[in-house]
Parts: sequence; structure tokens; C-alpha cells
Amino acid sequence: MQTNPEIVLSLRDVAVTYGEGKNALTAVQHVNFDIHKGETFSLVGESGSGKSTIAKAVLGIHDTSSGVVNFEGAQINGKLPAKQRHALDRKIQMIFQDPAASLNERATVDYIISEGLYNYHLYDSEEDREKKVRQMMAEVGLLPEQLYRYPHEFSGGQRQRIGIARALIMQPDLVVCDEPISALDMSIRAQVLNLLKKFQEEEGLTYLFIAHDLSVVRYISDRIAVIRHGRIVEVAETEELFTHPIHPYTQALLSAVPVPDPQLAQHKQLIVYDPSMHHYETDKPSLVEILPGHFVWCNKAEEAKYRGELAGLAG
Ligand SMILES: Nc1ncnc2c1ncn2[C@@H]1O[C@H](COP(=O)(O)OP(=O)(O)OP(=O)(O)O)[C@@H](O)[C@H]1O
Repeated sequence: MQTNPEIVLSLRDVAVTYGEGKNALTAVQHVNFDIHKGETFSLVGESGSGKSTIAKAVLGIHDTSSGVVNFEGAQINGKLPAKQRHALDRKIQMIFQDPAASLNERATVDYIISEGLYNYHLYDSEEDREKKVRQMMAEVGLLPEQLYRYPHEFSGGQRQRIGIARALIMQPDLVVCDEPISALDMSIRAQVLNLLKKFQEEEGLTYLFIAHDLSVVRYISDRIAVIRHGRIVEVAETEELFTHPIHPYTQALLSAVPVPDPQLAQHKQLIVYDPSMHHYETDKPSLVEILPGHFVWCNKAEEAKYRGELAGLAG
């Protein structure tokens, strides 16, 4: 791992609230993480845990109620000048969960993939634009004769390829992938994941990846943040998280999927979930670095317990 990687995105103590007054719901709070250039950072958690809310805060679709979102060194939450917003909307692209719902059914593939190029005048001539679109189509595995077809003429997997082409033709610095394969048939999920991986390797792309499927997250991610009830409870590099899940919630989440990993199975037997650990009255919990690069949301007593368990494991 690089010692001083470039940080593309950073969130500091971010909270997002929906609604107002007595109907207000704080969907996420105390969200802290950095994403480095070229990495895939994933948010994993159950439905309703706040994954998409974090994505919306990053994309500026929903305001934050507190905290700071920094992108390439500049703060991007709160009210931004129109020019800065416009520039950001090109640099941060999104790949959606449901390719059927996210594509304009009345537009041809040519138009859908070109739309960002039109909006940002990213071509020299009509010939240049078409060349860019055809090149992008080839890269995502679509055929030249499909250029003037409409989304309904494609399968789910092909539609997601159109969605990927539409996002990546903008040469973004960050791509937010919100459950990009969960609406697809099992048989084509790996193809689409591999396509995303291929682009990352070729272009050095940075991904904020959202999923609830742990095997997908394990396959695609460099680092993972586990979200529960709107808070990050654990952050670590992928294999570290899967071999040493520390927070009881992460352990519970991981034990719900069959992972053929003896080390993990052994670890699961050693740590027993103790509900008394969730008494937060004694002192305020925070995200504590329990192992290098491995953070867990805990208070002092829990921290001591986790460190004790790890020492026990090591000894
Ligand atoms: N527009 C909204 N208005 C009010 N509450 C909302 C809104 N969007 C989300 N929420 C609430 O915020 C919380 C977090 O939702 P969010 O969609 O971020 O979760 P998620 O982890 O992405 O879930 P899923 O995996 O189902 O997409 C939930 O309690 C949800 O009901």
C-alpha cells in the first residue's frame, strides 16, 4: 500500500436529516472516511442503514445537516456557486441500481451516451463525438449496430453497460456505484463487476461502491465501511475486515454469509456477542483505530474488551 495516497473524497462528521421538526429523521451521523485515488471504497449494511443517503450527500442530491464533504481538496457540501456545481456534476458520476429506470426510454443509445458530451461540450466536431461514443460502446461490450437502438431493446445487463458508458465517457474522478449489479441476473453480475474493475485498472478510477451483498463487496473493494443505523461501526481493508471483524455487528453480518475461510470460522467461535457491551452511558463512543487502518466505533470499555480479545487471539 502507498504510504501517502492522494485523497479524492473525505467526509468529516457528516450527518444528514430528512424532514423537519418532530418529523425529522437523522438518517446518518458521525460519518467519517477518506477515499484514496484509484481505490474502491465500499459502504455495506442492511437496507435502511443509510448507504444511499451518504451517496446522496456526496452527489449533492441531498444537503448535509452538519459536517464537511471534501472533494479534491475543496468543500462541496452546502450551497455552491452554479459553476462549481456544474463542474462537479461532471467529475462525480453515478452508476445506478436499476438500469431500466435510469435510462431515458425515448432516447437512442447514441443520445444517452452523448448527453453529457453535449452538456459539457466535450467534443470538437460531430465526427469526434460519434467516434467517442463508438469507442465507449466497444469498451463496455456493446456492438456498433446497437448505436441507434432504444433501451427497451436491451437486456438488463446490456442496459447497465449503457449506464456505465454514459457515466465513464465523462472521464470522472469519482464514480458512485449504488448497488450497480443487484438488479441484474446472477449470471451476468460478475461480467458487470469485472467491467467496472477493468476500467478502474485502465483509468485509475476511484469508486464509492454501495452494496448489501458481502461476497460482491469482498470481491470488488479495497476497503470497506460497515454501516449500521446511520453510523459507520467498522472500517478496514477488505481482507482484514473479513479475517478480523471486531464490532459485534460486523461479526453478525459476516456470519450471515457462508464464507469458506477457516480463519474466519475460528475467529467467529472465539468472540461471542455480548449485548452488555452496548451500554454507552459511561463515555462517548467514537471511531477508534484498534489495529493499523482498522477502525471500530466503540467507547473506552468496549475498546479495552476488543483489544483484550485481539491479544487473546494473538497469544
Ligand atoms: N427521502 C427520504 N425521506 C425520508 N426518509 C428517508 C428518505 N430517504 C431515505 N430515508 C430514510 O433514511 C434511512 C436511510 O435510508 P437509505 O436509503 O440511505 O438506506 P440504504 O442503506 O441505502 O437502504 P437500501 O439498501 O434499502 O437502499 C432509512 O430509515 C430511510 O427510511
